Amino acid sequence: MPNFAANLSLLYPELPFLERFVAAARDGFLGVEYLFPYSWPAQELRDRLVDNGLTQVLFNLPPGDWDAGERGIACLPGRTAEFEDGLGQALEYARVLGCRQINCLAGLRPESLTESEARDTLVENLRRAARKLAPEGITLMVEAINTRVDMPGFVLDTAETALAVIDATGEPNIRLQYDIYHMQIMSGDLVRSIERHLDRIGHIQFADNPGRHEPGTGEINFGSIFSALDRMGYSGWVSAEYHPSVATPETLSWLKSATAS
Ligand SMILES: O=C(O)C(=O)[C@@H](O)CO
Ligand SMILES: [Mg+2]
Repeated sequence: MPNFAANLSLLYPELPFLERFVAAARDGFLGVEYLFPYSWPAQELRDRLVDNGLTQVLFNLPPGDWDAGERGIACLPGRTAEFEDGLGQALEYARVLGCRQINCLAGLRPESLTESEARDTLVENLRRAARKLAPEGITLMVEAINTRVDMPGFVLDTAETALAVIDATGEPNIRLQYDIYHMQIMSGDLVRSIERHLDRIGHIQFADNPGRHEPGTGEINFGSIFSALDRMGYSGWVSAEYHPSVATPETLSWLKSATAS
């Protein structure tokens, strides 16, 4: 069975954020991730992890002005100083939380920026970030996000475009964050695609499609994918990053089935 984590930004929306840790542990999750830790003191988050025996699996670098629609600043040439500051802040949180993986959101490309300007800036920022994180034993993740439904304009939209950027950095501690939901929308053929990129994948997330809800609400055969991950020997985390269609504990039959098998 894969090591399952709960994304606390999306799961348990029925609870205040800090109460989601105990709920996730009670429901059988071993790890948690969330989009951003920065609104809470790191020590407070650490206490929740320790009290509930949970591993902090991942969080994102600061994304710019999220409420204004920004989805990362790593591809934006005028924002490199801000990127650097955000990296420093993320590193401080990662140290306190014992977190070994940080995701870098590549960002949306404004029309004023050419594709190659955005790509060059992204590669340079990723390279700098990876070099800063390497001595701390932290792996930098890069995620491809679907541009058809959720994030039109996001600069990395397939596993292949993300891997090409990772390759261009030449840094060994950058890996692909493979989100099954986004990849189903952009390319499908999930098991073969995961198998093809297995040695480059550092982290997996999932939701069913369409709707981005729990497994069983859409078209993806999760039983088959989770078995395939075991068969391939995938040893990383697999994180539930979906919008529960009902109260979260009622959406976890996939976890019970995976635990039973
Ligand atoms: O949207 C996703 O998928 C994520 O993993 C987030 O971290 C970025 O929005
Ligand atoms: Mg994701």
